Amino acid sequence: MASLFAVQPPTPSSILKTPGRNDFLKTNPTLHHFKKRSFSLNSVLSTQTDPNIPQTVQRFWQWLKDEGVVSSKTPVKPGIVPEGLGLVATRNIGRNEVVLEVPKRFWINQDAAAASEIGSICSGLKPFISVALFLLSEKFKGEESKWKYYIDVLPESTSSTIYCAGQKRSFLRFRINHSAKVTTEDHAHEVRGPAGLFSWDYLFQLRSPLSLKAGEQVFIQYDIKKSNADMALDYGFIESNSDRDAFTLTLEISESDEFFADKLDIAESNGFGETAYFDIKYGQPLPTAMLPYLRLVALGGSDAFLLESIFRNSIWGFLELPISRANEELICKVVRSACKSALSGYHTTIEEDEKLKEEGNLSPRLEIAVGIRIGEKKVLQQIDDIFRERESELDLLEYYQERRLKDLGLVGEQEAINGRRPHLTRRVDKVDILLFPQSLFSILPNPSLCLLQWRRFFQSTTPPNTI
Ligand SMILES: C[S@@+](CC[C@H](N)C(=O)[O-])C[C@H]1O[C@@H](n2cnc3c(N)ncnc32)[C@H](O)[C@@H]1O
Repeated sequence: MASLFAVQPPTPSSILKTPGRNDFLKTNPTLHHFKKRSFSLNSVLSTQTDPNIPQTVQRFWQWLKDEGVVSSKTPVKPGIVPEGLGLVATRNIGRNEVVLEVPKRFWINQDAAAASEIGSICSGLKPFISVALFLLSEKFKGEESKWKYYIDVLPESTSSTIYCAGQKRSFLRFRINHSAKVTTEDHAHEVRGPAGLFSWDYLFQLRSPLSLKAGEQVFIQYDIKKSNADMALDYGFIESNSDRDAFTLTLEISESDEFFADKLDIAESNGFGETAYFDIKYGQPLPTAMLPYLRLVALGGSDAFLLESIFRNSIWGFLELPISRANEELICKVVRSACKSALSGYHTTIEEDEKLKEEGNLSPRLEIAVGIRIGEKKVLQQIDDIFRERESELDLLEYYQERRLKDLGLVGEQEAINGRRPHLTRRVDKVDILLFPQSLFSILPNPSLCLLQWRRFFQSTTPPNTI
């Protein structure tokens, strides 16, 4: 029997790990699979089902009528559209107007799978896997299945991972397509309402996000945040919109890092882990936490004193700004070399891909693959540009020690205003040290030594703030 879904894991087109101490960065693009069917637009205004649509779909719609899910009042019907099959308005529909209501007994979700014969093997599985297994088992039942008419309209195979993958709740799959014109995701609502002649139930309510004229297709927004790579993976198509071009950088605190435990503790206290993923989108600034995380991972040498537990509550704030020239230079070098390495892993350049697209003749899958890889390469170049620019500004940046000196009033006003490198303008005597114990760590040349001295001092004398 042909399988209902072809489930494939994402295939990384390249995974990069730079060797040695810089092994904290992996570039991790995903190459995906897709499906595209093309039909000619044929909007039908009558409430009769379009005779061009497949028999299986007509039977399915009739079944929904028989079950009372749709009726002559339903303002939509199946139609053939450029995206394949879709729902077409049979009359003008207002924005946010209800177009369909599906009673709970027609939802296929984790609960439905759990309540079925295969329920015992579904416990602990991801919702979409339970749903996929449920559909396979119903398909296997053939004519005996309560879901027969629905199963019949599902594609025999698809290159996409699984329809609606990742959703906690799935429902009877209606044919509504995605459009970038829809910028909200609030088309689906769960309400209580009449679900038969004498019964009330939960209803899955679908509202049209756009106002439509009779004959126009109902569109929804599948997921405003997904990258094109994820769209291809989850739905089998991409948008031409470059806002969806993205690249995921995977950063990692190496277990071989001598400060692994401290770094992990700091990362965890700030909502991250040993590995962190940063989705970088074309034309958008780097994710806010990426630079602090990068600086943390690269922290070492004479900056390592910041990993001491006394700084634990303030370290993340420090990491939001450059720590030292050496640290900033390291992150620039590592990121840039990772970008170059990832870019060299593609067999084609952006220009060659653009040419391929222009020439046409690409199979639908190749067209999507080319679209995604152009986007990934553009984002990689963008990241490289950002860090190249940063590298050229290393001498102009203000680092942790200078900030501390300024905070403590130890930098001349004029130098601060001119943005020149600061130097001590006040004598650092015992009183300064006593009043500003943390200044010890930032202004003395050997922080670990100074930490030791401070500890000894602290243990042997009266605490400074009581003087
Ligand atoms: C829930 S189904 C919708 C029905 C589908 N059009 C069909 O013919 O079976 C979702 C699938 O429709 C197709 N689709 C939806 N929106 C699309 C779009 N904007 N561009 C290309 N394909 C789209 C994709 O194949 C997607 O996986």
